[in-house]
Amino acid sequence: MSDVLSLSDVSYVRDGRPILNGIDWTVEEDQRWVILGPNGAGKTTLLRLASAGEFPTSGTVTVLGRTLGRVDVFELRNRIGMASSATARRIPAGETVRDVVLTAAYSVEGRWNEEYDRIDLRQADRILDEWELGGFAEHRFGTLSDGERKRATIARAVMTDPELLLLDEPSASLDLGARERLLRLLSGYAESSSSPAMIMVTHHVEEIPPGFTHALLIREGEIQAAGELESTLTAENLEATFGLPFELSRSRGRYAAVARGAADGADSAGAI
Ligand SMILES: Nc1ncnc2c1ncn2[C@@H]1O[C@H](COP(=O)(O)OP(=O)(O)OP(=O)(O)O)[C@@H](O)[C@H]1O
Repeated sequence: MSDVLSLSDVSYVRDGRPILNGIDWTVEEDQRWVILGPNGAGKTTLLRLASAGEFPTSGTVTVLGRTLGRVDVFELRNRIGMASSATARRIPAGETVRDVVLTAAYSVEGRWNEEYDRIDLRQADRILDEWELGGFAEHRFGTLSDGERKRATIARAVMTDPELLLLDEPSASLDLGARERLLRLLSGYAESSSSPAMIMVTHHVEEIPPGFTHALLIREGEIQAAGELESTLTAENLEATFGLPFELSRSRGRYAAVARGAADGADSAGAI
């Protein structure tokens, strides 16, 4: 398997403050990574480096075989799908959901006078169905619920068949039903062998979709643990990352974490 992303001794400093420090990390094409860490740990910054949206202060970042600083990042960005609240904010509220997805093929955020190929129209409708948005194709983006908006933003990110898909907190702010629906879709996507490498930032172990294979735990800009999900996502590593002891459990491929001593019956938890 070839590397989709490789960071070697990467540091990122802003206003004299180290935000990432000494990061070594490799993502291969069949891997689906989740990034966990406290607020301000550097998760989004890591994703921005992976999206070729930022350059490291020192060290080497290689994305899809291209080393940042030595390539045309605009060409590179076309090969990467990114869905985040920042990408959602750039979408005009009056855009139809079909156009939100379709315009990704032309790397624009609002439809103007472009003529779209029939093949792109078919692809957009197929992706809308895949992300359970078929009935919303003519709806305006600004009228969607949070859950529908998240799915539309991800549908847009996968429209161009990216070689790397980056998701920044896709289930943040969703109600329980919308979250579970999105996790089911993300899980199906992660489990498909035709899907690209994925990296997803989340705040909650409960939001890791089955099918994700690896985890990176980060604290104050430094990696606490990284590797295969099962061996990396442990109560010990969560404590080292969040500074609090946890009971961690796993059932039917889903994780749950509770601060130790915080729940009744805590002594029955902890089994993985
Ligand atoms: N361009 C910048 N200039 C100055 N500080 C920055 C910049 N980008 C990020 N930071 C700071 O770097 C730290 C890490 O930010 P980042 O958004 O990567 O964290 P995060 O782990 O994604 O946090 P959260 O979970 O709260 O979203 C924060 O303290 C943030 O204020």
